[in-house]
Amino acid sequence: MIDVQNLSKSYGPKTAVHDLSFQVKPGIVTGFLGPNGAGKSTTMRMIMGLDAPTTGSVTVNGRPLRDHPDPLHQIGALLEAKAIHPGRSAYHHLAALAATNGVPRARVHEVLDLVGLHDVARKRAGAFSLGMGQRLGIASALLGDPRTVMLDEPVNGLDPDGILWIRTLLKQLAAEGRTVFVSSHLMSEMALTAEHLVVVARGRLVADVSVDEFVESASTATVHVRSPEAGALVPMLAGPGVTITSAERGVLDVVGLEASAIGEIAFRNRIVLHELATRHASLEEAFMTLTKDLTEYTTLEAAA
Ligand SMILES: Nc1ncnc2c1ncn2[C@@H]1O[C@H](COP(=O)(O)OP(=O)(O)OP(=O)(O)O)[C@@H](O)[C@H]1O
Repeated sequence: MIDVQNLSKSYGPKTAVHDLSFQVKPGIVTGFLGPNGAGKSTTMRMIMGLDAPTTGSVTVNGRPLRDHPDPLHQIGALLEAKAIHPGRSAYHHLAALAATNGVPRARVHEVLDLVGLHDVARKRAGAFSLGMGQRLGIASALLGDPRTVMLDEPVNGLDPDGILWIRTLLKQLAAEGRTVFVSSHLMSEMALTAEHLVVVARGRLVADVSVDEFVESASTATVHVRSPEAGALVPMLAGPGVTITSAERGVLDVVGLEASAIGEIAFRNRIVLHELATRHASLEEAFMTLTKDLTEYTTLEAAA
């Protein structure tokens, strides 16, 4: 469990995180979503105690991380591609980490198996591909058998196989009862991986919802209508809650009325339709609308 309370972080005049509060619960994957520069990495660094909050507080499994006697067992994190000595093998890197943190040597073999690096464990890490480096970073994060796992943009730069692997691993870790918190700037990726979403933009909380709720509430349907008599149709469709736009002659995009209702109105008024199609906004579009609104709000507030 991660509990973030009224967290803010300023770097001089720049506010990277503003009064952020949310909880990350065990047993599910929670996605931490926001455009570049939204404050995700800053928040994750504060959760790890690597950066001090300007105001607010964070606990991991009930206490600030520094108050736990066994931090590596409480949380394992992959924050950015870590600099690993290129001449050192994956095995030696993990063995050194285990030795300095009181983790038994046997656990090194377990995590190497878990991330699929066992066969290349004795090779120099300098020769690793991006995907292998990411797997080694995740092995390091899992070394202490942590109750909470936190990964910052783990799929960045990975091929489809690597992405699928991370997705499956995160779900498995959550199914084991762990708290799993993973950041991304891609809504589509989070929709496939996470069950819950914490969405931030400009350092502020925009949404704290289940993926299902987000998909349902955010994806408004637009009905695309093509008719040689589109102009005559407009006043018949207009009404409270209905928005009609026209990108080209003979074409209407209608929000607020179902396709069936539009079809019936056209039929009753003997208007010919050449096309009548419902289109749902993609998740990515819904996410951009949500975060764009906040950007505008923030600008207005700053101007006031
Ligand atoms: N050490 C720092 N000094 C000054 N500004 C910083 C520092 N760290 C972060 N920032 C600023 O704070 C804001 C949030 O950055 P952060 O890296 O947390 O965002 P992010 O959501 O993780 O984005 P990205 O995916 O691009 O890393 C950005 O405007 C960034 O420039």
